[in-house]
Amino acid sequence: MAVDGPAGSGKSSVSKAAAAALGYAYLDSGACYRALAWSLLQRGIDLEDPAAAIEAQKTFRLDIGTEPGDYFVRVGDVDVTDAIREPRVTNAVRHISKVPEVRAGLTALFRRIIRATPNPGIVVEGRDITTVVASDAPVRILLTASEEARMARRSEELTDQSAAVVGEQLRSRDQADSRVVDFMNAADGVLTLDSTELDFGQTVHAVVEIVHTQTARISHGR
Ligand SMILES: Nc1ncnc2c1ncn2[C@@H]1O[C@H](COP(=O)(O)OP(=O)(O)O)[C@@H](O)[C@H]1O
Ligand SMILES: Nc1ccn([C@@H]2O[C@H](COP(=O)(O)OP(=O)(O)O)[C@@H](O)[C@H]2O)c(=O)n1
Repeated sequence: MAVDGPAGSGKSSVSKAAAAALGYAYLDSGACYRALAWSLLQRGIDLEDPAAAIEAQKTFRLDIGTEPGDYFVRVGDVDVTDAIREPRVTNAVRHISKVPEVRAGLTALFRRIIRATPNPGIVVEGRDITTVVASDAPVRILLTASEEARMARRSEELTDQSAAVVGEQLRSRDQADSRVVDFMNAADGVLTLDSTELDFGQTVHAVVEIVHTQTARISHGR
């Protein structure tokens, strides 16, 4: 199943918990974009040079855990699970995620991972999963929450940064990202789940219920 949404809507945490509840695998596509940005920063490559990013992507070796209980991100032999969450990486990703060739390369990688998954299903989350990467997924959800709720959730996580700074960074990143793909409006056939008034457990429950309802409908041919 495919889940998209803006930063702080709960995509990663909710998708991982829903995958665990369903016995599905879980793919954090944003972590792959982050890992590529980390790798370019590490190699001293100018992220604002698309040709350099495309060239460097050819030798980018990524390993990502798709079991909800065993999540990790590695680039070559280096574990970057925590490093890719650092603000310097978060702020750098937008330069590469707007490059169509980079997106095509990562989309191909996501599709290989989806095909190779041994679980009965996989929850894939990001910005363009419902529309591009897995537009044929049996269940597609746009997870939203008010800007206020999303900022409050993020600043609770990033306790070393002020709420104002977190809020401004989140807003500017969403703006940059939404110029590349539209994840603010649900495409045809995509269900919108607004988590503003739901707590974490209620949101996970709602996602699991949607999967049960949609898959029952499909197996009954409706
Ligand atoms: N419905 C919810 N209610 C309250 N907190 C939530 C909810 N959904 C997610 N969170 C919390 O908000 C934070 C950000 O969620 P995250 O999954 O990182 O969002 P995203 O991947 O969309 O950026 C996490 O700490 C998560 O536990
Ligand atoms: N499918 C995706 C996923 C992420 N991204 C990019 O990767 C960045 C990080 O994604 P993320 O999902 O880890 O970000 P959060 O919403 O969790 O903060 C986004 O800001 C986008 O620029 C993308 O372009 N397409």
